[in-house]
Amino acid sequence: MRGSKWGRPYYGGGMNFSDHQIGIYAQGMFTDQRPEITTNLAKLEEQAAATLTPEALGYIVASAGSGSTAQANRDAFDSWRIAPRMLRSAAERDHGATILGTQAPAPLMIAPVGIQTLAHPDGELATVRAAAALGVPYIHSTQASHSFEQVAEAGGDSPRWYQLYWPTDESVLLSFLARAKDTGFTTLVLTLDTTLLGWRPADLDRGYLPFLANLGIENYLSDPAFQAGLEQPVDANPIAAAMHWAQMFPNPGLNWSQLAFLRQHWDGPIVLKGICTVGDARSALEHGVDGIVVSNHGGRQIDGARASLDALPDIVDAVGDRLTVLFDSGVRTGADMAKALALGADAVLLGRPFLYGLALGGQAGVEHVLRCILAEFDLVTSLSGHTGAAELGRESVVRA
Ligand SMILES: Cc1cc2nc3c(=O)[nH]c(=O)nc-3n(C[C@H](O)[C@H](O)[C@H](O)COP(=O)(O)O)c2cc1C
Ligand SMILES: O=C(O)C(=O)c1ccccc1
Repeated sequence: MRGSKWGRPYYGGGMNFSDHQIGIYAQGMFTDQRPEITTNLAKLEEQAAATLTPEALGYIVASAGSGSTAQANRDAFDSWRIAPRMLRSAAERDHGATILGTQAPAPLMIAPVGIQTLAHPDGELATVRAAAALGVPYIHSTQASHSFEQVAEAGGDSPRWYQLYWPTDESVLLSFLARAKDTGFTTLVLTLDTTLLGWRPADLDRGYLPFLANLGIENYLSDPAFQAGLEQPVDANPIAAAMHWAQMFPNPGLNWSQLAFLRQHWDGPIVLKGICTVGDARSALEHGVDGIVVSNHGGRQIDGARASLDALPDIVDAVGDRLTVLFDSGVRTGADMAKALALGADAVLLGRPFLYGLALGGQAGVEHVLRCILAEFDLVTSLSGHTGAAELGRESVVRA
């Protein structure tokens, strides 16, 4: 990737993604200090599990019901194999991507994840700083433990999108949109698949709902429109504040006709997250949105839903030439990222793996995970004969 425009900003001194690998070897050889966090991305969960409380672990790792959809997400990745091509001059590489006007060093973004203080006290602030250090776009969850304003301050002028959970209180909705815009979040991601929380036995068996301890509702608690609906200030009655949130979060009545309202009140790109069928992808197109995220929420919502990766190729065939198609659910490694891109995703959202990095090392831990995945992606794509992410296509993979 000599001369790559993306090389310098991410590692300083002209280092490139795969130089990270050399750096890790050098660390071990010359200082006898091996990385404290594993480079085996598939093993991160195991390592992180040891640092988390049972409640946090249950909330983060566990999925809906029996976990069959989370498992299906992984099985779907294993059902595709990379078909490497040789002798194709891959010395100069550029994985740079522009995703709905947002520039990124590679087609990778940080998925919106709520309550990141469950993983580490610095929560979203550590994550957005890590994302900023590498130029990876960050998506701020409505259910974050830090507010729009705090995340914007920590992230500086780094690329940031906002993920909306549509509250049933319209004044709060409008206030969220205004605050997101004022604090520099450029694209709106509306999540469709979590109008109600899924059936999650790991939390139910513990009677664990973090929001009741006012965790993960900082955007609300800091919101003037939300506060106006409380009889007492948040500090005077935190439980009443949590209950007020619990009344406006569930929104199973949400429907396609409401998207026009969003368009009226948001002037940037709009992306719908949680699309799993060709029919809904076509509806998204008809309703004039700019992009979709093919996702089953990491298997956390409908136990028994199909694997997100299995839904991807048909959706790309149906709308990929007219909509930006993003993907998540089950991505664990740089090779997984390559497979999803080969099957037509324009970019991939990273979910649980960055949270494991956060749990293991705060900002440095998230940076480690991002560097590892980007380095592995660079190695896998170049070793298989590609000079950039944009060259990946259906011919790059075969059914196992
Ligand atoms: C702990 C946790 C919290 C999440 N919170 C949100 C959220 O607030 N908003 C959202 O749209 N998706 C949320 N997600 C889903 C992620 O954005 C993403 O779809 C999912 O993690 C992808 O699956 P993966 O973890 O298997 O990669 C959450 C996921 C996890 C693990
Ligand atoms: O846990 C989740 O997956 C999620 O999306 C969520 C929903 C509501 C509050 C916090 C997180």
